[in-house]
Amino acid sequence: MIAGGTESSAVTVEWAISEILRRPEIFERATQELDQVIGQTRWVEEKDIPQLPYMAAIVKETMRLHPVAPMLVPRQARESCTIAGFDVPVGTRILVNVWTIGRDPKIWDSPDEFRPERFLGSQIDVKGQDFELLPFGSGRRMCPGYNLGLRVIQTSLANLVHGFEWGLPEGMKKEDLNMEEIFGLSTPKKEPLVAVVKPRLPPQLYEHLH
Ligand code: HEM
Repeated sequence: MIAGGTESSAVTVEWAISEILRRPEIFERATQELDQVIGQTRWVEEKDIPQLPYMAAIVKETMRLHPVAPMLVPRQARESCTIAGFDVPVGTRILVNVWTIGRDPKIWDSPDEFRPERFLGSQIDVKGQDFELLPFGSGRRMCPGYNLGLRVIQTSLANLVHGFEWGLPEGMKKEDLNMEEIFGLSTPKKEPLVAVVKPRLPPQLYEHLH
């Protein structure tokens, strides 16, 4: 299901772009950060990621609202135990609903709002230690590819924002972007994102992309 992680990374980047297309001020702030840190004469590289905290916050916020594996991978209790007052007999199959945790109003302010700022200056990370945000799961069966996955997502999203001006197809308003999910073992967009892009860096930077 999660095999390879290419699909998970692509789905996450698609969600991120869709979310920020609905919020031009977030797009603008991300672009400003990139212009400041990277400049307009080169692409973003993996080593730039630590210098792009706003981009990292956008990725966390995307993974909070759109975790690729909304129920992680099922677990089975190897012994009877009690969790939060519930008796769990041996052999019980357990799903951890990280989708709901990510939208829990007891944990998050305005949980349905896409607000990357909530992660600026916050210690909450996606590495399995903070139970309010578990897009890669946690514990012994946590995603072993999380580091790679994160880097791929951050670098590709940063380059897509940095390298292109984004717009919606003629006649479409940002409110019209369909944000419905297909809810199952993974959560892709129900309607794929359709957008119009134009290069925003010097033309020679695009030559080797052909
Ligand atoms: C956006 C990128 C990715 C996301 C969101 C993601 C998410 C996840 C999640 C939620 C799990 C289940 C963890 C749990 O139940 O605690 C998982 C398991 C796994 N992931 Fe990923 N993953 C990503 C990328 C990758 C990559 C790049 C690789 C490999 C190179 C990978 C390999 C695996 C494997 C092998 C497992 C099964 C681990 C086990 O059951 O012991 N994933 N992933």
